[in-house]
Amino acid sequence: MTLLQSIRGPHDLKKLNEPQLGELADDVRQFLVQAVARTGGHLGPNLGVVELSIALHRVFDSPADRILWDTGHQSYVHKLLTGRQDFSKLRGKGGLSGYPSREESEHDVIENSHASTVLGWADGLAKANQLLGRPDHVVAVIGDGALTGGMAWEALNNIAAARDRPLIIVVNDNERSYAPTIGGMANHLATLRTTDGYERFLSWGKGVLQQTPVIGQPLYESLHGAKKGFKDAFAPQGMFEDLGLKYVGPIDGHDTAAVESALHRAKRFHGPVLVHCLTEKGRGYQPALQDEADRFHTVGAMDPLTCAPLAPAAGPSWTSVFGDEIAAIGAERPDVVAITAAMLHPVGLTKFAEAFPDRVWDVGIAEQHATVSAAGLATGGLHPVVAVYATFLNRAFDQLLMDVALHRCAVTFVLDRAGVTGPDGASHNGMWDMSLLQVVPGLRIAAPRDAGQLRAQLREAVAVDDAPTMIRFPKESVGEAVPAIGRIGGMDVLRRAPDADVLLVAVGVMAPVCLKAAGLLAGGGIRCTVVDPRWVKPVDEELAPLAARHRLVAVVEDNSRAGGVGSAVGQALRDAGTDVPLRTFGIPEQFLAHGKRAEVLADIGLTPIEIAGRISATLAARKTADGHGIAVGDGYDERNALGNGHKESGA
Ligand SMILES: Cc1ncc(C[n+]2csc(CCOP(=O)(O)OP(=O)(O)O)c2C)c(N)n1
Ligand SMILES: CC(=O)[C@@H](O)[C@H](O)COP(=O)(O)O
Ligand SMILES: [Mg+2]
Repeated sequence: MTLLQSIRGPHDLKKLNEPQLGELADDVRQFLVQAVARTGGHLGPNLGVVELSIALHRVFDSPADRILWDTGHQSYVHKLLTGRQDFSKLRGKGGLSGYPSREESEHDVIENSHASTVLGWADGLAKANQLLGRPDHVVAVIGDGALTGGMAWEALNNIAAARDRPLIIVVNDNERSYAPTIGGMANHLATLRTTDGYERFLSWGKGVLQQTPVIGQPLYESLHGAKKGFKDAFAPQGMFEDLGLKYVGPIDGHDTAAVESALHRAKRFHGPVLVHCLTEKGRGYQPALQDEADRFHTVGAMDPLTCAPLAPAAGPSWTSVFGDEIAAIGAERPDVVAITAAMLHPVGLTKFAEAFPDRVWDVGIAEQHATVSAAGLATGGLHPVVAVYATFLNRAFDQLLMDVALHRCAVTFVLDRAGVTGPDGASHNGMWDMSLLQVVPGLRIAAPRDAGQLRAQLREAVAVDDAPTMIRFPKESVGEAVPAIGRIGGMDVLRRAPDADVLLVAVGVMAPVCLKAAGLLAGGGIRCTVVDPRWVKPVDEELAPLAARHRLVAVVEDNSRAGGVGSAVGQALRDAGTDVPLRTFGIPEQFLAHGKRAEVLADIGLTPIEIAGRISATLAARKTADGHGIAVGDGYDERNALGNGHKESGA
């Protein structure tokens, strides 16, 4: 049994001596590399917080003392130390979440994996402790990247004002988000880090002098006094102290004893205090492949020695198709510029940035600023492309509505990871964009069904110069091309049938699913027309008249059912006085548990057999109701399709 395996909870940590702490850190690193290489996950961030996590749980008494993690992707070590060491199904269905989870442990608080929220949580918890007279500590761990997010500064503004309210902020400064962290904040942290160089020199000098007989110690003591004066006089006091926070640091975040000492100092301080820890993302992992691009921020399942993927990708990703096309557009359109929120490579802007370095900006983890600055860029005569993950655009809704759309700015939003993403759990699914953004006047939304459509719709979007546009696509490999056999209005016809009963509206990547469902229904005598609307907002004017020629309309989307495309289609049918019944298929109004995308889609009924089953059941029910519905043909087993006792649901 390793020392790590003997740790059942934080209480076991407090008994360890210094050599054992070093052994434990080694055990943890070996465990992380092996376990995360098997499942995929956030290897780099967690290798960077091994000593920090150990020190936190030795100095504080979780769960009474709250230890909070910003974004939470770096909480694997915290999990290992709080009784969760089975990583065999990490981020997989039924396994540990890749983020804190209240269901898993009383030591976990924030499940939201959206960055820059931890200081807000800490401010609230500290106020509650103070008002309710609880002596417990609140400790918020925030990365240097997350510190570039606006919400962190809203919280700091409040925290710094309450000089009498204890709250400990630990800045986990590894100088990186994915890539090196940008901006004035990062530069300021670097200034504080150079103080570290000065400190190291002095501690070297201390060692030398203290070993010098007779004159060494007295000389050291007089210099030490001078040092304090020198540091106060010349070393940067730092913005944090100017704000009103006590600043402790910079501390070597891989020296457990040093971190513990700093945390004990912070614990004794009766007010807000910031401990600045210097760490290294990916520390201790030196595989054959030095992937400097993001220091193993997120890795897929891989060989830990060579970093070779265990399961090669099924084909090019949607991201890579976007990346190639936007670079091509950039060569043709000098007015096209790009913005990323600290995720240049993950959102596919690498090629564009290499070709046009002056036309791309990384604004930090600041989607709201990305959106407003895009309004400025557009007003200044450029056409900005804001590339973010769908779920992260949620926080920039007001900026999109009131800064971009109100001024009819020609901004194109490209939302990667739209729909069910899967392993990253509830807060990473891009399932709300087509609901939230339905209400934005003038915004046009496209959902491509394959690579060819992504390329075409991206070009159509950047050609719009008097309104914002948005394109969204999922996290998976781009499937086969889905050819159109005709066009009605702006909609591509993918399947047609004489005297069809059902109009299946396939939104984006749901097209192949809908074509398969139509095939199943045909086997049961139910004839379907399948269309891909391409641009889902505004609803195509030809959709209502087309619907009127069918007995049932079904809309299928990889987005929340609530307020999604299905709802917009319903509104359009009502406005046109078309009373054809409508069934909408989408993601139910739930926070989805983590698991593979395909598993989650199956669980929520977004599969051909489930969709066909519900359509046939709806028609059968109408047959009962009005006598001329369609019985389910024997080419199709409804009982099996509806699964074991699935009650009618809107999925
Ligand atoms: C609002 C938001 N935007 C983007 C992301 C994607 N993301 C996850 S971790 C990360 C980098 C975080 O950097 P930092 O806070 O320094 O933590 P580190 O990974 O360095 O430990 C980003 C951009 C996110 N989680 N939330
Ligand atoms: C924690 C976070 O928000 C990102 O690192 C995210 O986990 C990346 O997900 P992808 O693997 O889909 O790029
Ligand atoms: Mg960082």
